[in-house]
Amino acid sequence: MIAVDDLTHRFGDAVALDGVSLTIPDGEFCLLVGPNGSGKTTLVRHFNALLEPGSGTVTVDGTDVTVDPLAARTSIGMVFQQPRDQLVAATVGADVAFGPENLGLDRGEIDRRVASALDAVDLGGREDDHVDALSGGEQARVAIAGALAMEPTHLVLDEPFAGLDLRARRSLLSRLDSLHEAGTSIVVVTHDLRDLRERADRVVALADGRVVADGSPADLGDLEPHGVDGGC
Ligand SMILES: Nc1ncnc2c1ncn2[C@@H]1O[C@H](COP(=O)(O)OP(=O)(O)OP(=O)(O)O)[C@@H](O)[C@H]1O
Repeated sequence: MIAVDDLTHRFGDAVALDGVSLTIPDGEFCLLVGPNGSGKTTLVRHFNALLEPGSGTVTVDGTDVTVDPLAARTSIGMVFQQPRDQLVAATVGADVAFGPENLGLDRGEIDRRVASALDAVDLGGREDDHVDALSGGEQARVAIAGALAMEPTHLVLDEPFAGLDLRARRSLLSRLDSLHEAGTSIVVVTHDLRDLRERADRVVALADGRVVADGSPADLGDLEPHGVDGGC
């Protein structure tokens, strides 16, 4: 479970998060929506202790993320909007294997995870490709595969479909379905609700650093006329 309690974050004088409280239970498929600058990315960066709270706390499975950031980063797989920044190795296979190798898994298990994660993003068999020779969309898919290969209990994807072609999009949606079915909690930060609305258990909307709506996707019909940018 990811639990955010009264979280506030400032960048200088600007308040990016203003008293956000939110609990994401295990196994939930949650969409995080809201206009540009509403605080979505700032919020999810706190899940992995990549930012220091001004006030408030974030706990993952009961542990404060600032006390044990490594535990949070192992439990929560995260893919950000600038995926190239997340790639650490020269080739696709080495990059996706990097996280599982750090978990100390044996070679057979690492190879299985890499192959499975690359299949999920429609890059099966591309282990030897150089990451710098890939398109931006392909690099985004490698970053997603890297998070999938960690087999985290929670997966957070920030605008994962930006730059993905239809085939890769379908492939990733299908993997999200199987992960959700297997009990992984999934948080998708998105402006693009296509194909996601019907999959989600819940939609949380932020505006000006606050939670302004929190409910089932069916409630979205009520949200959109009030200007919460769901991107439909
Ligand atoms: N590193 C930073 N330094 C200064 N201000 C920042 C920084 N990162 C974010 N902000 C500000 O914090 C606020 C929230 O930004 P954030 O990126 O979390 O919003 P967002 O909802 O993810 O936006 P988008 O949909 O455009 O990605 C914005 O006003 C933004 O300008």
